[in-house]
Amino acid sequence: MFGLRQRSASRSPASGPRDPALAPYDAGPAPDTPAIRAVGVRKSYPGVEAVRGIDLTVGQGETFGFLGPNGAGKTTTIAMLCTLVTPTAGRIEIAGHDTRTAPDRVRRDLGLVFQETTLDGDLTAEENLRFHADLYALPRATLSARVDAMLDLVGLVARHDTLVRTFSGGMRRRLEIARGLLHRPRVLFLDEPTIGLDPQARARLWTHLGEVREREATTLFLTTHYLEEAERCDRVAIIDDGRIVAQGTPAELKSVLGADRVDLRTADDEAAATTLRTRFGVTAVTGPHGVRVEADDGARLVPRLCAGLDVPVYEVTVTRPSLDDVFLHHTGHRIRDDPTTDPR
Ligand SMILES: Nc1ncnc2c1ncn2[C@@H]1O[C@H](COP(=O)(O)OP(=O)(O)OP(=O)(O)O)[C@@H](O)[C@H]1O
Repeated sequence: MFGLRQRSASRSPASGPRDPALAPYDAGPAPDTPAIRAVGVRKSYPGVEAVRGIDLTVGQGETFGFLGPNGAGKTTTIAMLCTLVTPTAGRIEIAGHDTRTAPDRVRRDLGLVFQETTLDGDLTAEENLRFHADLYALPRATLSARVDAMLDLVGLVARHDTLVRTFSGGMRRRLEIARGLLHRPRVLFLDEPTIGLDPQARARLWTHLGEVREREATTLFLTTHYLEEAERCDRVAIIDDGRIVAQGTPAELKSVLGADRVDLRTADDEAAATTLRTRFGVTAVTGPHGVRVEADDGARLVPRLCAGLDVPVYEVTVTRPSLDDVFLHHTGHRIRDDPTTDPR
C-alpha cells in the first residue's frame, strides 16, 4: 500500500549518534532555550477551573514527569502544551516558539502519545509509521533507515510486518512511541503512557523510554499518577486541583521532608530508646511502631544501632520519604486516596 521496499531477513539495529537515521533535521534552538516554557497558564470550562495558573520550564533533553491524581488537570495541561486546547490565559513556548502565534511550527516540534490509540489496526507496524511519515512529508532518502531505527528503539523490528490489530497493549504503546518520534520532534508528550498495561509491559515500556533518552535528544514530558514512574524522571511537577504544588528533582522534593525513618522492634523498646539517646545522641521515640529514630542515611546507621544496643533487636524497618509523602505534605491528602488512581 505504501510501496514498502523488499527487506533482507536480518536488520542491523541503528547505533551511534552519527547514524543518519538519528541525526536531527535542523540545528534547533539555542541550547539554553527551554524545550517547554509555560507562564501563568489557565484553562476554564463552564463551571470548572481545570488549570489555575501554572508556570513550568523544562530544559532540552529532560525527562519531566507531571504527577497528579485523577482530575488534577494533567490532560488539560498537556493538551494546551500540544496546541490541542487553547488556554484561557497565559503563554506557552515550545522550543522557543509561541503556541498561539506559531502553532504550525510548534506542531512540527511535537510528538504525541495519548491515552487513546490512533494506530490503524489493519495496517502493519511499519505501514503505520510510513503513513505518519507521509503526513509529515518526511524526506524519502532517509525514511527507511529512520523507520528501522524507531522500530529498533522500541523492540519491534521483528514485528514490522505484523498487523497492529494483533498487537498487545504494550506493543501498541511502544509503536505509538516509535511513531511519535519518527519526525524527530523536540518534545515527545506522553499522556499516561503506561495506563492499562500490566506490570511487565509497564516495565518494558520504561526500558524503551530509557533507550529513547539515550539515543534521541528528545525532551520527554509525561503525565502519570504512578509515583514510581515519577521517580524515574529528571524533574517532576506535582499538580493538584489545577495548581502546581511542588516542582523539582525527585530527590529535591523529598529532601524537604527530611530524614529517613528507622523503626526498631526490640525486646525492651524503652530501654533501647534510652540507650540510643545516650550512646548515639539521637532523638528516639517509642510508640506502636517500636522505637523510631530519624537519620539522613538510615540504612547505613542500622548496623551501628543494632551493635550498640544491649537488648535483642527483632526487626528493623528503614523508610525513605516517598513522592507520596511529598504529595501529602503539599496537599494534605495522599495521591492514592482515590482508589481509581491505581488499578493494580
Ligand atoms: N472539555 C472539558 N469540559 C469541561 N470540563 C473539563 C473538560 N476537560 C476537562 N475538564 C475538567 O477539568 C478537570 C481536569 O481534568 P483533566 O482531564 O485535565 O485531569 P487529569 O489530571 O488529566 O485527570 P485523569 O488522570 O483522570 O485524566 C476535571 O474536573 C475535568 O472534569
